[in-house]
Formats: sequence, C-alpha cells, structure tokens
Amino acid sequence: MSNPPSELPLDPASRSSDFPLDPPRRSSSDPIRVGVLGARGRMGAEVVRAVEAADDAEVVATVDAGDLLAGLADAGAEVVVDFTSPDVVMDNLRFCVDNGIHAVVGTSGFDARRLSTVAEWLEPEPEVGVLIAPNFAIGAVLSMRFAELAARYYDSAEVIELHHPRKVDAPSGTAAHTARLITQAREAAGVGPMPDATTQEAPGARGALVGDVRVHSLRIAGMIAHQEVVFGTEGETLTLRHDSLDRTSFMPGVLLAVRSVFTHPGLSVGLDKYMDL
Ligand SMILES: NC(=O)C1=CN([C@@H]2O[C@H](COP(=O)(O)OP(=O)(O)OC[C@H]3O[C@@H](n4cnc5c(N)ncnc54)[C@H](OP(=O)(O)O)[C@@H]3O)[C@@H](O)[C@H]2O)C=CC1
Ligand SMILES: O=C(O)C1=N[C@H](C(=O)O)C[C@H](O)C1
Repeated sequence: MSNPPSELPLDPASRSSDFPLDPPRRSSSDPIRVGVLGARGRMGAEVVRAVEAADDAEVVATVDAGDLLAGLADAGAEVVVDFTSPDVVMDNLRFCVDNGIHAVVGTSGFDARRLSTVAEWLEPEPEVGVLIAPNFAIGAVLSMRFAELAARYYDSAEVIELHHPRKVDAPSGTAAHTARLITQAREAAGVGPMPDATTQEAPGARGALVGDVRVHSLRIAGMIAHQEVVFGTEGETLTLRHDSLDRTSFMPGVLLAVRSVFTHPGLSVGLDKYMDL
C-alpha cells in the first residue's frame, strides 16, 4: 500500500534534519530579525509570509517605495531581503553594508560592473555577508549548475526564458547568469564559436547576446518564471527546462539564505554558494 499523504516528505517540518536546504541553525534561540525591502511586491509579500511562518525568524521591518531605509536600522534588522527593482537595489545594498546589516538579494540587474562595485564596498574585511542570487528556486539553481557542466560538450547553446508579462527587465537575471556561466565554461574548455550561418535577420530575431550565448525572452500571460537551455551537437540535443509554477517555489531558498548569510561574510553570487553543489 502506498504511504498516506501525511508520510510523504512534502511538509518541510517532516523532513530529516540533514535535508540539504535546511542549514545548521544558529546557536542563539532568538529569532533572526529580518527586514523586507519591497514588501508589498509580488515576491516581497511572499517573503513576509514565509519568514513569519518560520520558527526561527521574524519580520521586524518592511520598507516599500517612499519609505526611509533608516527604518531597517531603527528596527534592529540583522538581515535584509531585497526584492525591489534594478533601479534602486544598489542604494539599498549600500545602506545595508554601511549599517552592518547582512543582505539577501533576489532583485535582478546585476552585471559584472555592479558585482565588482559591491565587492569593493565589502573590502578589505567584510563585516557582513551579501548574497546576490539570480534565482532562489532549487530547480533553477540546479539547472544553472547542470548547464555549466554540459556547456563544454556541445557545439551550440541558447537560452529561452519565459516570464509573466509584468516583469520589467529582459533578459531575466537567471538567463543572463546562465549565459555567462555557459560562456565561461566554454572558454575554459577552449570550445570554439557556435555554428550560425544567419546572414539576414529581423532585429531581435536571434535574441540578445549575453557573453557568447543567445538569450530569447518571452512574456506570456499565465506564466510565472520558466527557462529552457538548449544544447546541441552532431546527432543529439539536450534541453534543460525549469518551471516555477508558483512564487512559493522561491521561499525554501530565501529561508536557506536568511539562515546562512551570517556565516558567509563578503559577496556570494548564486545560491549554490550556500549549498553543497
Ligand atoms: N532571485 C529570484 O529568485 C527572484 C527574483 N525576482 C526579482 O525580484 C525583483 C522584484 O520582482 P517582483 O516582486 O515580481 O516585482 P514587484 O514589482 O511586484 O515588486 C517590487 C516592489 O519593490 C517596491 N519598491 C520599488 N522601489 C523601492 C524602494 N526604493 N524601496 C523599497 N521598495 C521599493 C515596489 O513598490 P512600487 O510598486 O510602489 O514601486 C514593489 O512593491 C525583480 O528584479 C525580479 O526579477 C523575482 C522573482 C524571483
Ligand atoms: O521577475 C521575475 O518574476 C523573476 N525574476 C528573476 C530573474 O530575473 O531571473 C528570477 C525568476 O526568473 C523570476
């Protein structure tokens, strides 16, 4: 007979203590004091719910457009979770670093220049941890890692990202990060340019070039966050697809980050840095 639903490992509380998304808890029994930036947004609202539901964390401050960042420090936030917008996230991060507040950042828009600016802020002796994670969904994190592993074995690689039509940026941060990982892996392996005989194209038909990889952005009503990485070589293709069907998919990763950021001073890019991947 199959297990009754209550015995299936769907409820996080029923998982064994070595489940890979449950890091060791800090020794203090006080809840982690969390500030949420962009708390009224689609992701921010989900983060508030997830933190409030966690037994070892509490929301002590919420900051939205028009509110003063000082509210985070006044409330004694130890960690800030930022899901705002690429336009404002750098100012938010600077405030956190200057005020000794750890930062877990999901907001997109981080290119190499922005990352090196944040790294400079944290030099020479970082007092806080800053995690910038293009995607907190476990499958998306794995998919990026798998893409990095696969990159050297294929002649061609392109990324298709599909999102809800309210998304303001394109390509997605996840797609851009995936494209950069593939580019770096191909470079490290000495793989040559991708075959592509296109000579005529309507503007945009071949997507945007991120590193050496073409990225195609679709905005489709009814979708949340989805990505395909398509690899090909003579006689075979490999497609890595991930689908976030609900924003709750990002929450185990966000909580992992909130619990782990204290023990990772300095800048980390990608949730995989907090996982045993
Ligand atoms: N890393 C990951 O796993 C994920 C990352 N994201 C990224 O997170 C970001 C937010 O996405 P989403 O929640 O869908 O977007 P929303 O537009 O729903 O939310 C953004 C929120 O930030 C608020 N905001 C704007 N400026 C400020 C400010 N200066 N201080 C505080 N709050 C501010 C906005 O307020 P107002 O509307 O009043 O301007 C809004 O409520 C995007 O960059 C997205 O790509 C999204 C999903 C997963
Ligand atoms: O805006 C979104 O929704 C998402 N943004 C992130 C991105 O730009 O990659 C993560 C996820 O794709 C959802």
